[in-house]
Amino acid sequence: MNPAGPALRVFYGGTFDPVHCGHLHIARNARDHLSAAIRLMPAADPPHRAAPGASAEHRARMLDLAVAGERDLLVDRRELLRDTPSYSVDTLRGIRAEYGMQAPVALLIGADSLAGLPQWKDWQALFELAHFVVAARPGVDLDRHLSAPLLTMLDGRWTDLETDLEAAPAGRVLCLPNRLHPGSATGIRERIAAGEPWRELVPAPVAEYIVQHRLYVKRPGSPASL
Ligand SMILES: Nc1ncnc2c1ncn2[C@@H]1O[C@H](COP(=O)(O)OP(=O)(O)OP(=O)(O)O)[C@@H](O)[C@H]1O
Ligand SMILES: O=C(O)c1ccc[n+]([C@@H]2O[C@H](COP(=O)([O-])O)[C@@H](O)[C@H]2O)c1
Repeated sequence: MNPAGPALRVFYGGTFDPVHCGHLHIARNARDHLSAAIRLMPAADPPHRAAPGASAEHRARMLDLAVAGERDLLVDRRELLRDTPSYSVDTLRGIRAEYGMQAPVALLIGADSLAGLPQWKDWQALFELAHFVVAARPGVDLDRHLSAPLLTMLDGRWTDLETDLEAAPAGRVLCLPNRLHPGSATGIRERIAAGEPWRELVPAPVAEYIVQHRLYVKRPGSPASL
């Protein structure tokens, strides 16, 4: 962190349905690598995918439990507090209205999200609004999975230096040097529904919450998976 420069604000958006150990692994890695607080930001109404298995309030409360006691990991409910879809470009415009156009802002995303960026609303505009910090994810090879328009957009933006993210408000892309983590919310929902072991894949208080509220159980009468 550059003590003289403006602090980098890092937002980590996701459906978090549910938050899992892979999310925490990446958030901690980004916090330590960037020396910045990480704001985990649950999507209220993800416009780009099927309806989540748990309500926005359940997903946000699981995030509260996951980050309790974690240094510099915060939950940011801004996408729950508006009644429009959780498009990232709209969220970032709100963040800019709050912090101004000169504040360094970054979005933390997984490599699969980076590969899908050209499907996001107004995706080119995102590079004027934020930096991207990209976490490696099993099964996604950035050398093979990025489309031509995305590669063109990324040209000249890559950096290995976290200080570059503080030196400009937006537009740079940094790959986190994170160990791969197999965590997957889809995998966890499928295991719960199938009655397979899943508890060790989420933080312990989140597992308790899922059991208490009987989340992701296909047949409410079935106790086997919990
Ligand atoms: N194990 C992981 N490694 C790297 N990035 C991850 C990992 N799990 C999630 N992410 C990233 O975190 C962000 C939020 O992920 P999300 O809440 O969709 O979880 P998910 O496990 O990908 O869920 P689902 O399986 O429901 O799509 C996304 O940018 C995603 O790429
Ligand atoms: O703005 C969009 O069009 C858009 C499309 C796909 C994903 N996103 C955001 O990317 C983040 C990760 O999404 P997901 O589906 O992997 O949980 C989350 O904050 C989403 O709101 C945003």
